[in-house]
Amino acid sequence: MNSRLSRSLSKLSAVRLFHLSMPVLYAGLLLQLLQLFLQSGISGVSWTDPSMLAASLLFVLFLVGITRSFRPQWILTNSRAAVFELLGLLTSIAVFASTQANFRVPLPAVIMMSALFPLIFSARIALLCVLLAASGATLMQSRGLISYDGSALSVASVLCVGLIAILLKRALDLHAAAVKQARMNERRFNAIARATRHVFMIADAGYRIKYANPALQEVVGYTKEEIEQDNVWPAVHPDDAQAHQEKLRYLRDRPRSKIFSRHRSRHKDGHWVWLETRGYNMLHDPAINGLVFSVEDITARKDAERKLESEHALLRAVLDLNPAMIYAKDTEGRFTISNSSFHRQFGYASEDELRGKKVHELIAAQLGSGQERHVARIGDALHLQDIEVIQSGIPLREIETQGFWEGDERRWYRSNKYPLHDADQRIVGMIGITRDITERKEYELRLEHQAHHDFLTGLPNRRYLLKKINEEIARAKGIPARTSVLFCDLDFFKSVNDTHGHEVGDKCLVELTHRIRMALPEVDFVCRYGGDEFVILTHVPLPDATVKAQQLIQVLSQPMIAGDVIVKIQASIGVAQLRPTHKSASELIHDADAAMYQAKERGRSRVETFSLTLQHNATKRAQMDVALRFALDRDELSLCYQPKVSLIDGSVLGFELLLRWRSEEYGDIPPSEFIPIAESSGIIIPIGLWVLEQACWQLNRWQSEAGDRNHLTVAVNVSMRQLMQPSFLSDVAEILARTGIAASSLELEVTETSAMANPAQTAETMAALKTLGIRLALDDFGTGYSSLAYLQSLPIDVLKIDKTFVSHLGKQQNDDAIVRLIIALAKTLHLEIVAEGVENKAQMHELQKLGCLIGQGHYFSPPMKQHEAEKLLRANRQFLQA
Ligand SMILES: Nc1nc2c(ncn2[C@@H]2O[C@H](COP(=O)(O)OP(=O)(O)OP(=O)(O)O)[C@@H](O)[C@H]2O)c(=O)[nH]1
Repeated sequence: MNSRLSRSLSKLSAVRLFHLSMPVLYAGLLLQLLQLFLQSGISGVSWTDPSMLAASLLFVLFLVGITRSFRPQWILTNSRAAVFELLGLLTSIAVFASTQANFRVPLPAVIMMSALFPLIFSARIALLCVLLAASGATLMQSRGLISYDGSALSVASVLCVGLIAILLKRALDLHAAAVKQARMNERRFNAIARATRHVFMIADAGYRIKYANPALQEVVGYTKEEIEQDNVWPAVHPDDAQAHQEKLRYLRDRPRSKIFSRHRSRHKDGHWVWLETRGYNMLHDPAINGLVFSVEDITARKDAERKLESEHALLRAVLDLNPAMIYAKDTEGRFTISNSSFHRQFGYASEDELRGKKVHELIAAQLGSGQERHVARIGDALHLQDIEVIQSGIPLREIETQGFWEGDERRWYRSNKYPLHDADQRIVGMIGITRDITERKEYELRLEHQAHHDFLTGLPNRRYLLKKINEEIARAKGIPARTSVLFCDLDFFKSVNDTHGHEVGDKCLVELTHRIRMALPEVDFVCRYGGDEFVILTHVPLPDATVKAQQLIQVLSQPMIAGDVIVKIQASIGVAQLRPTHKSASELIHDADAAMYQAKERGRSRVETFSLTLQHNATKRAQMDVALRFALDRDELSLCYQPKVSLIDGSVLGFELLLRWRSEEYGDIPPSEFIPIAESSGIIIPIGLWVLEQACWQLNRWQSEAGDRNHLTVAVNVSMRQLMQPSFLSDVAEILARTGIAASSLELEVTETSAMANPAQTAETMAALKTLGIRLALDDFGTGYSSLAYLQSLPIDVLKIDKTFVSHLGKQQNDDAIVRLIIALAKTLHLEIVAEGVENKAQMHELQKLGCLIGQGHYFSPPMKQHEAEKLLRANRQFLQA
C-alpha cells in the first residue's frame, strides 16, 4: 500500500497537482457564494445581476477544472490559459466582493490561489502573480472594495505559500524530469539488453546472479532463473577452469578491479562454447553493489580464427615445402612474404628478417662491399621487372636468368611474376616464383649439345653445320661473303676398317679430328659431316681456303699409330666459296662435295676447287647417272671384243670384252666417262654381272661351234666395287654353272690402282675366286706402285703392262727398262704377260725382243663387234703373217 502510494506520489507532477486542486478551490468559493445567497435570499437577485454573473463565471471555471481533472487532454493547459483563468477567478471574486456587502474574501482561497497558480506558471510569472494577488487584495480591501483579512500576517502567509509553491513546482518539475529520464534510460537499457547478443550480468560477492539479460539463455542455454534455482554455473572446460576461477577470485577480492578471460563453457545442449568475459568489481557502488560481467560468445570467431590459423599453417607449409623461391612484395618493391627456400638462398633466418627490405639490400649482402655498381645494375633490373608487373597488371612469365650475380653463372633460374590483388581487385603488390632449373637446363644443354655434336669426335655434326651456314647466308643477305667450305673425305677409309677393324678406324677418326683442329685456327668451324667426311667452314676467300686444304692434306696423310698398327690415311678435299646465289647451306655443301668428288676422280689425296665447269660436269654426270640406270633395260649397252694376239705366231688367243654405251640422249659415251659414274652410283654391279654373263655365253657359243678353239679365253674387267660385293663369288659361280664354260677360260681383270686401294680385301677376294679356277689378271700394271711383296700375295695369272709404257717403247729408255723389269718380274713370279696398247710394228718388235709373248692393241685390231670377232675366229686369222 505504501509503495503504491509512493509510486502515485512519484507520478504527481506540478501540473497534475494544479488540475486536481483547482476544482476544490472553485468548489469552496461556490459553496461560500451559495451560503451567502441562501442567507440573503435568492429571490431578490436577478440573473443579470453582476454578482450572479460572477457566480456563473466561477461555476464555469469549476466545470472546466472538473473536466480537466479527469480529461486533461480536453483542456488546454499552459501559462497563458492559466493567466486567463486567474484573471477570470480574480474578476469574479472582485465583482462579487464589490456587489455583496456581506461577502468577505476568504483568506484560505487567496492562499490556495497563490499556492496553486505557481504550479502552472514559470517561476517569474508566478512570483509576479503572487505579489499582485497579495498587494491587489490588500489594495481592494483598503479601498473598501472587498472585505478580506488583509493583515500583514495574511499577506506574509500568502507570499510565503506562493514562494513555497514556486519551489515545490520546481522540485516537482525536476523530479518529473528525473523520473522521466530514469524511465527512458531503463527502457533503453532494457531494449539494448534484449537486443544484444552479449550477456550482461550482475552477480553478488557470492557469484549469485542478481541480474542477467535474455542473451544469457541464448549463449549458454540456461535462463537466469535456472541458474538461480540450481545455483550451478555452466561448467567451464577443464583446461580453462583453473585460470578462470583464479580470475573470478581476483575480481571479487579486489575492489574496482577488472578481469578479461577467455574460456570454454558447456552449453546446456552439451557442446562447448567459447566465451570472452570482461568483469568489473562494482561492489563499492551502492547502486550496483555487485560484480558486473559482460560475456561474449566468440565460438564463431574462435572457429574462424582456428580455421584461419590452420589455413595459414597449411599455406605456410605449402610455401616452405616448395623448392621454388616464393616471395611477395608491396607496391614499393619491399618484401612482405617469403618462403624458406628463398631464405636459404639468400641467407636469411626468417621472413621477419627479410620483411621490408628491397632487392638491392639482398644483392648487396650477397656481393659484399665494393660491388655497388653491380648491386645497382642487378637490383635495378629485378626491381624494374617487379614494378612493371605492379604497374601494368600483366604477369611476366618464364623469364630465364643465368645466375643473378657474378660467380652464380653456373646456376639457371626461371621466374614468373604476377600482380597481387586485394579483395577490391586493386593491385597491392606482386608475387614472384623463382625456380632453380640448373639441373634441367644442364640436361637440356647436354641434349642440345648431343643433338648438335658427334659422339665419337665431339665435333659439331651435320645439323649444326647446316644451321651455322644458313645463319651465315641469312646474314650475308645476298652480298658476296668471304666464307668458304672445305669438304674433306678420307680416301679408302673402308679398307682401314676392313683391315684393322672398326676400333682402329674409330681411333684414326679421333686422331684425324685432333690433327684438323690443331692445323686450323680456332675460328674455323670443323664439323664431322658423315662417316669419314669432315666439313670445315672458314671465313676466308677461295684461294686462301684452297691453301688451307692443301695444308690439311699434308697433315692428315702423316702416318699415325692407332692401337698397335701404323696407318696412313689420305684425304680428298673439295673447296667451294659461298656465293650470293646460294639459297641454302645444302647448296654450298653440294658445291664443295662436287669438288671433292672431282678430287676423288682425279686420283684422290688432292684438292679441287669448285668452278662452273666442275658444276657443269657434275650436272652432266648426275644426268648421265640417271640415264645409265635405264641403259640395261633400254638395251643401250653392248660389248666389243679386242683380240689378244700371240707375239710368237700371231694367233688369236682370246678377247678382252669392252663395254660400250650408246645413249639415246647423249649418243656414244666413252667408257672412261661412264664407268666411274656407274662405279660411284653402284650400277656397275648389275652391269658388271650382265657383262660377265654375256661373255660367258659368247664363249660357250664359240667353244661349242669350234671344238678346236677350246683354248680361247675371254677377259672381263671387274671393278673394285664388284669385287667387294659379298655375293660376287657366288654370282660368278652361278654364271659359270649356267653357261657351262670352263672356269679357266674366263679371265677377270682388276686394275692395279683399285687393287692397291684395298689391298687386303682384294687379295682375299681374288684368293676365293681362284678356288673356282678362274684366271685373274692385274690390269694397267705399272701405274699403281704395288710392291713385289704385294704382287706375291695376289693369286694372279696375268700381268697386263699399261699402254703408257708400251707407247714409248724404243723412244724412252726409261720405259724400255720398266717394261723389261715388269717382264722379268712376271717371269720370276711365273705370270703370263700381256702388253696393252700395241699400236705399231716397232712396238711389237720391241716387245718380242724383250720377251713379251702376248700383245693387244690397234696394231692388231681395234675393239670389234661380235660378228667381226666371229668372222676373225672363223677365218683363223694369223696376225703376224705378212
Ligand atoms: N671406324 C669407323 N668407320 C666408319 C664410321 N662411320 C663410317 N665409317 C666407315 O667409313 C667408310 C666410308 O667409306 P666410303 O667413304 O664410302 O668409301 P672409302 O673407303 O672412304 O673410299 P672413298 O671415299 O671412295 O675414297 C665406310 O666403310 C664406313 O663403314 C665410324 O664412325 N667409325
